[in-house]
This record gives sequence, C-alpha cells and structure tokens, in this order.
Amino acid sequence: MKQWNIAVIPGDGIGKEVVPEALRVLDTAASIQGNVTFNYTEFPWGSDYYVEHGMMMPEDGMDQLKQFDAIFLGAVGDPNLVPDHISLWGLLLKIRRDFQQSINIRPAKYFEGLKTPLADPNNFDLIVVRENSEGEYSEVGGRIHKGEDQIAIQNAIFTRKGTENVMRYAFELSKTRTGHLTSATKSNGIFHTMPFWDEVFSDIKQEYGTVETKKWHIDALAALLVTRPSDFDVIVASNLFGDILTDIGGAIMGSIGIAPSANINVSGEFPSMFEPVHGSAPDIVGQNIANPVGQIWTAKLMLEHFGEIELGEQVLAAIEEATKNGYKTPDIGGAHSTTEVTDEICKQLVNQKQLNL
Ligand SMILES: NC(=O)c1ccc[n+]([C@@H]2O[C@H](COP(=O)([O-])OP(=O)(O)OC[C@H]3O[C@@H](n4cnc5c(N)ncnc54)[C@H](O)[C@@H]3O)[C@@H](O)[C@H]2O)c1
Ligand SMILES: O=C(O)C[C@@H](O)C(=O)O
Ligand SMILES: [K+]
Ligand SMILES: [Mn+2]
Repeated sequence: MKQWNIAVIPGDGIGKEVVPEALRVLDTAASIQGNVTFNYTEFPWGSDYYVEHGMMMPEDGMDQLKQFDAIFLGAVGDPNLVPDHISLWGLLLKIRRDFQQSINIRPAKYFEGLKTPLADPNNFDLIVVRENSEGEYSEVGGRIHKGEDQIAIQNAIFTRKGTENVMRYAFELSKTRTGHLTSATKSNGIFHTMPFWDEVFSDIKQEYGTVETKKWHIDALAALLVTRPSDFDVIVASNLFGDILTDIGGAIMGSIGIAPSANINVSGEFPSMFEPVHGSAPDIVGQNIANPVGQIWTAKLMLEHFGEIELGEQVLAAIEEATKNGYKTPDIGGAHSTTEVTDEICKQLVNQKQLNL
C-alpha cells in the first residue's frame, strides 16, 4: 500500500469549503483503487491566522511543510482582514518561491455540459505554462516621498535561467501533445524584458526542431483565447501574462471555479503545491454554492504528479460525467450545491469502477 503524505492548507473564504470536498473525492478514488492511501495534515494558516498571530504562517512554517509529498491548498486572501499583497506574499507566493515551484501548469478545456460563453468552443483543450518564480512578480523596487511627489518603482526580473527553464518545460510538454507551442510576448511595448523573452524563446526553439511555434503579443493572444481558443495547445507565458491568460481560460470554460493549477518544483527537492486558479471568492462565501470542480480537478493534477495517472484520469472522467448529467453549481448555470456536485462526482467514480469490474 502506497501512502502519500499531504499538507492541506484550506486557507481563506471558499478555500475552506472546496478543499474538504476535494479530499472526499481523493478518498473515494483511493478506496476504489485499493493500493494507495492519502494521509492529510491540515494547517490553519491564512488571514484568520494573521489576525491572531500577525503573520500568515508560523516562523517555521516552511520547515513544517518540507517533509510532505505535496501541498494541497485552497485559496488565500480576505481583503477585509488583511491587505491582499500581504496575504498573498505571506503564504501562497512565499511557498511558490521558497520551494522553487518555478513552473505553474494551468489546463483549460471544453467538456460536455459546460455552460461556456463561447458560441463555438470547438472542443478547445489547452495548457498554459506560467513562469512562477520571477518576472513581473518581484519585491524589487520601492516607494519614496509623499503627496504629489510620491514615486512607486516596481522592477520586473527576468533571468536567463528562469526564462530558459519555463520554455524548456513548455517545449517538452508540447512534444507530448500536439507539438504546437505559442509564446506570449509584448515585445512591442515592453522595451527590455520582452525582447529578451523572445530571444530566449528562439534560442530554445533550436533544441526542439519538431515543435511548431508561434508568438503572439499578449493583447492579441488574450482576444484570440476568447474568439478561437481551439487554435492553441501549449502556451508559455511570463508570471503576470500567465496569471491573466488563465483567468480567461477559466472564463471560457464557463467559470473560473473550474480551472485547476499545479505549482511544480521541477528538481523534486521540495514539495510541489496544488491549488485551483480561483481565489477565496468573498462574494459567495458561506453559501455552499462554490464550484468544487477547480479544486477537484486540481486533485487530479496532484494524482498525476504522484504517478497515479490512471486514477487521475478517472477523477477527470467523473467530473465530466457529473457535469454532463447536469450536476452544476450556479456559476455555470446549475442549481446544485457544492456538496451535491461533489457527491455526484464521487458517485461517478464508484460507477466507473463497477463498470470496469
Ligand atoms: N491563488 C489564490 O489563492 C488566489 C487567486 C486569486 C485571488 N486570490 C485572492 O482572493 C480574494 C478574492 O479575489 P478575486 O475576487 O479577485 O478573485 P476570485 O477568484 O476569488 O473571485 C472572482 C469571481 O469568481 C467567482 N468564483 C471564484 N471561484 C469560484 C468558485 N469556485 N465557484 C464559483 N464562483 C467562483 C467569485 O465568486 C468572484 O465573483 C483576494 O483576496 C485575492 O487576492 C487568491
Ligand atoms: O497572482 C497570483 O499568482 C495569485 C492568483 O491570482 C493566482 O492566479 O494564483
Ligand atoms: K487558489
Ligand atoms: Mn490569478
């Protein structure tokens, strides 16, 4: 029996509602498969913790997390309690950086039953590979002076290593899919870093003769994701561009509540972290209507990371079947609760097992 030790951080808002539901699905998956178990250790870190302790996690929080096989996180942020840049940098971004989770994988695809805003989704199926450790997200800069003399400076940091790493990852991923890779740039307007990004892209491309490439400026690409998403397969993007593109990825599926993500520590030195693309959704908290699919699909990405590929596929198939059968939360036009949707996904998982016996 293989046991995976998972650090669970529900975090804030609907994170506390959707994380337990995804654990329920993981346990159902484990029980139908029979030779794997998940052992959860929950950490109550987040904005409430900050109010009590003045920090988002304890001093030795990273040490505590180090021993786990993975981190499963909900969402971070409660702007009524803690300013967003403090909460994000004190927990989510801290873990991404300290554990060198430099790659963020964010799939988006159409499946039957989704209430997409697109007239013709044409079965789009894409993955955004987002640089996750540097770029526009940087602490380098500062603020000086007061009043009308105030100045704020924010430096974007693009290293050769970080840029090459994310591009190689994306090229490798492309080879396992359709062999088509798009780079998100903005080398017309961003004078230094984006021409650099383009140069590194064309250098790395030399190593991958079989992969067909294209680059788009981020503004046009954002529009094309809405009008022709099925033109894309793997997209490689900087930290900020990847952030924005993946909310669009959620939106074209019908809701950001569906979109999953994986923060990967490529070397394996530290645990990777799995969390949905969405945030804590303060506007719908406490109503049992948060869409659990993003968190459950995220669990599928964690299973894949553990090498439990088939089990992961079964989880996604169960999500698709439940959606097709109309088990949907209000954000995608349904009338079911968080719990009811999860119940149906668990039921579908068990059904699949029985069909395969
Ligand atoms: N990775 C993260 O933890 C993360 C991501 C984004 C935002 N945040 C934080 O979350 C807080 C709220 O941010 P925001 O409002 O910009 O983004 P958000 O993703 O929390 O919400 C945006 C909109 O999408 C809806 N939504 C999100 N997830 C949903 C789900 N599972 N089911 C149904 N509807 C869902 C919300 O109700 C809201 O209308 C802020 O504190 C922000 O910093 C955290
Ligand atoms: O800006 C971030 O990365 C936080 C959140 O918006 C996310 O997409 O994970
Ligand atoms: K999240
Ligand atoms: Mn985001």
